Amino acid sequence: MATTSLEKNKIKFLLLEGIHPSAIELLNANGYTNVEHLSTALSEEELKEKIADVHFIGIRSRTQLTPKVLEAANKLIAVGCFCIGTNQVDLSSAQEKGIVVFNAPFSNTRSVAELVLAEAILLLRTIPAKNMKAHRGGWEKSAANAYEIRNKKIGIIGYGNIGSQLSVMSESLGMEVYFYDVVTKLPLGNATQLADMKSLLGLCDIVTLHVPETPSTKYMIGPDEIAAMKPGSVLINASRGTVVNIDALAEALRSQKLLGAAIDVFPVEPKSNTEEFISPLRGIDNVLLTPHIGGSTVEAQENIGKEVAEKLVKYSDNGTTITSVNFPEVGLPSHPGQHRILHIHKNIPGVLSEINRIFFENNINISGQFLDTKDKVGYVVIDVEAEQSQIALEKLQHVNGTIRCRVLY
Ligand SMILES: NC(=O)c1ccc[n+]([C@@H]2O[C@H](COP(=O)([O-])OP(=O)(O)OC[C@H]3O[C@@H](n4cnc5c(N)ncnc54)[C@H](O)[C@@H]3O)[C@@H](O)[C@H]2O)c1
Ligand SMILES: O=C(O)[C@H](O)COP(=O)(O)O
Repeated sequence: MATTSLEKNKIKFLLLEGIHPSAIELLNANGYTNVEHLSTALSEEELKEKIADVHFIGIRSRTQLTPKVLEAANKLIAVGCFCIGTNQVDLSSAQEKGIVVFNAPFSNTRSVAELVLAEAILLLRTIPAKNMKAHRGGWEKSAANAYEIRNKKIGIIGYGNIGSQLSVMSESLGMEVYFYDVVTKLPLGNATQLADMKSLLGLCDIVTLHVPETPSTKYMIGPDEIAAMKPGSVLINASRGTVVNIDALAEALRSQKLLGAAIDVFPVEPKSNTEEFISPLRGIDNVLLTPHIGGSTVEAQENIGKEVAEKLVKYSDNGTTITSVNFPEVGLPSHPGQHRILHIHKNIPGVLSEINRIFFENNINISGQFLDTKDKVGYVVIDVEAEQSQIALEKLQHVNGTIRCRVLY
């Protein structure tokens, strides 16, 4: 597919799931005024129809960009995940179609860490059950099963941007921090990395999960892992719903093997705020249930809106792919007075030499060239004099392995 970039007001953005207005403000301020903004996610069928004439899409964690949806996305140039997780996008299909995917890896991490700390305090005081009892007219004034978090052991599974931040905050409240991660990480403060998850489960009073959704994390906390947890400890999950076997957790809460749990994410979540939330955990007093709001604070959402919109603008204006999660990362200077050709191709030998042969044979001078590859895709950016870009575009789309070729001016 070979195209020349459109007028900015013809480039269509579709923003779903109530993305913060800060994104629209930033897009408009940069000349992108063709922005449709919906407050909900869309079903696969609705999305297939709607995405057909969209150039950029913005989503959060509920929208599933499946291979079928991406198949219908013939004009789609890039996806902005206005959140951290990107498991809702088929990244490999997107890469094969030359669609760049961005996310916001930092903006809501503090919000999640704060929520988890608050939950740890509430759970060790058995507040969820006392609160439920009071709502029913009960009164449980008792110190039984109520503990300070000071000097308690917190076990963090997944020591990335959220886990490591939580580590520092927990230590400042006087807790001992242990963590388990598949990668060897620099322990912050006095934290200790443990070599296996089972040792952490048997040692810690609070276990909290901060891993991405991947095949290796699917149901990583099941009946055996819950059995290995310290009796009377608590479990917090604000990562992804597929990480914990919910039936096993419900059983451990009912039997009081665990003192409590706080769960923000579920294997199946309602698609909108009007759909019923169904879960085996409903009605169990010692569990705090929250509707996937770990990152839902005013501060985080406003920052995410700006951060991801800025990445989409930079890619559209300039071809910059820095921090993309599925594409070669190329940071590019601006190209005043020049046309910029973006050539996305299969990562096979010989493409660059064929491109350069075309420039040589057609006497087209290259004033700047950048190349990088990732997995199955290669990305070459070439700056040329304005009057030579059309002939170059015409020739480059026939290079063996070409996925997409566009010119920015
Ligand atoms: N509840 C919410 O609203 C909310 C908000 C933000 C993020 N999240 C979820 O939290 C996850 C973590 O966020 P982050 O910013 O800390 O991500 P991150 O990528 O910075 O850290 C993830 C860590 O998990 C580790 N890891 C991966 N697989 C593992 C495994 N099998 N066992 C142990 N460790 C493993 C990685 O090595 C990494 O250190 C996100 O992927 C997202 O799904 C949820
Ligand atoms: O991945 C994330 O950042 C969180 O799960 C938050 O997702 P949300 O934007 O749908 O709340």
